[in-house]
Amino acid sequence: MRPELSEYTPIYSGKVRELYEVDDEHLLLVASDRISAYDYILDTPIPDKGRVLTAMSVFFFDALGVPNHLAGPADDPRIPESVLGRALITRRLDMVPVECVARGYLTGSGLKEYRANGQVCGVPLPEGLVDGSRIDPPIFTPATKAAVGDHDENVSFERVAADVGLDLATRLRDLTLEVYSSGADIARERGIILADTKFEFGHTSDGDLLLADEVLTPDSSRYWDGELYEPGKALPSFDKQIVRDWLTKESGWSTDAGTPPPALPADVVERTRARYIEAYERISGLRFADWPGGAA
Ligand SMILES: N#Cc1c(N)ncnc1-c1cnn(CCN2CCOCC2)c1
Repeated sequence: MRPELSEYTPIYSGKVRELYEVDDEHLLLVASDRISAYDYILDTPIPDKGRVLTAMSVFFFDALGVPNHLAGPADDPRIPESVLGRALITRRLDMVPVECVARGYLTGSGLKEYRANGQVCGVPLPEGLVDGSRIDPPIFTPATKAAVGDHDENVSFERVAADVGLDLATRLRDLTLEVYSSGADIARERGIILADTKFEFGHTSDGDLLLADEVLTPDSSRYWDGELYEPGKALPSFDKQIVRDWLTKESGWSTDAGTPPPALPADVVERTRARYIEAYERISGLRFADWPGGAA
């Protein structure tokens, strides 16, 4: 008999995920079906989004073989039925307060910084780069964790070293670039570009540094369709572009409306759900139908 979610104490609620206390040593990391766009949490959920992104994290945790915070399988008996398939038991860690970002392509806030001063987080880049240019080898562009609702602030490696010490900053950088490169190679072989990603790490009570949070999901990474990629062209999001296009081109809403986006029509919801599943099945080579928590 599985416990009820109400038996666990909620300790953190983010835009699309929650964290609960299971016991002194373990947490329950829950991924919702909520989707965000243009800094809004949309009213309409995407069915199975939480399960797909949980399955993606588990695939990459297993494929990358990096010591991590997972403390049980996707069907662990401590996981309540109501969140089965979109929740994981993790070890409770002492989290390192750094958003560990790796960039293999120039876009977003990195592109904005580059256009202003030719570098990103203090890392100089060649002249002449454009939106979507490849950055090879990838670069470590950390950020400080922002309060819920705010944007993280890009910081230099030197600032991270000042905050957490040079040894740990160096380990964070090396691990971030190693894990990103390995994951991006896996995805690229399957036609999906992981343009950038954000990792979080934490320490065990023994002082071991573990990879935590979610890993290489479409919520923590930019997913691009490898078949459409070309530098200099605004690159659509593999998973969110259907929603973005409907909101800005068909719904009558606009990003400067000052009002929350409207509810999504059923076909946009279903096409978006299908994109998440497609990304998972292409990258993992597994069937989403085999993932726990599906409709009985
Ligand atoms: N993972 C993890 C983890 C852990 N294994 N041990 C202790 N604390 C955390 C933790 C606490 N906050 N965050 C930020 C990321 N949150 C994740 C949940 O959803 C909201 C965002 C991570």
